[in-house]
Amino acid sequence: MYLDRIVATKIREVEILSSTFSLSEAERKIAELPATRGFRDALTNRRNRSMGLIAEVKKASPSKGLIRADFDPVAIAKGYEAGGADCLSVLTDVDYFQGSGAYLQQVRDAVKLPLLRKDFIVDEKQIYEARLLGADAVLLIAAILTPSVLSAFTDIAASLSLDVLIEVHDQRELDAVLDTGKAVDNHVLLGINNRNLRTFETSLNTTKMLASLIPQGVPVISESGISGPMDIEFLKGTRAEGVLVGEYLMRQPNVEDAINGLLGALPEGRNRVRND
Ligand SMILES: O=C(O)c1ccccc1NCC(=O)[C@H](O)[C@H](O)COP(=O)(O)O
Repeated sequence: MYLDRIVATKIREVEILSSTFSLSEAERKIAELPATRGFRDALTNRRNRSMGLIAEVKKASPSKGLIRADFDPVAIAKGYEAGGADCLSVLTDVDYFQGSGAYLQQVRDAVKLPLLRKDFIVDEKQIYEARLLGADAVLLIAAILTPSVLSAFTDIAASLSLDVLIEVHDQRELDAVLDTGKAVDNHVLLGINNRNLRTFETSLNTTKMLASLIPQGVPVISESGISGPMDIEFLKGTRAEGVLVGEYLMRQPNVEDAINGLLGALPEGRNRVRND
């Protein structure tokens, strides 16, 4: 199973990280960093649009292989920002997504938008590392963490001023997350992954079904498999208040125009706002 392979890789990466990682050193460096930019706030307090947009910097994926050969993470991030994305997601996994922690650092230096470190977090050291790389938020995947570990990681992220996107794919995972009580924390968003991480199949009906089970007040983000304005129209009929889009945007020659096209499908889109 692919997800198990990815987790095994992450455990090896953490072993390597552990050989040089010092918690006190990390805390000392983090204390000197500028404050984080509110990832959750940017998505929930956006003006003029009823849906927020997280645009993903993603060179390749296990399901699709190489997505964008002429990959320049900084140029893409600047295009996303100019197009009006609310937040960015940057893949830092090397082996499966051809991402890099260095890309996150480069993007941090180039744009003002809040950034999500998109990786497979299995150890608290990766959360400290995310903050040091310049992230404002981390992804926690319910499919690979026990509820107690997920709770503990959510609290560690809060202690580092990081927001958390907790990702679920089915009702069992959603129930487990809701039982932890962490979904209602004010630094948490709930992501519904439309992609089954074991089969790679995507269905937006996953969002339609699960979003209705999430308590009001918890921001819901629909992730994966969103392949154009028609899909946004569909998601407008669910409780999702934001979307995370990777491959669709990465396949467009001009990502700024692509964001504008996508935002045009969002209600009260910024390119529909009149100044009169
Ligand atoms: O994208 C994959 O193939 C994938 C495979 C296995 C685990 C995770 C995977 N993707 C991670 C993501 O969460 C997506 O990059 C993100 O939701 C954007 O999806 P998309 O818009 O479909 O590129």
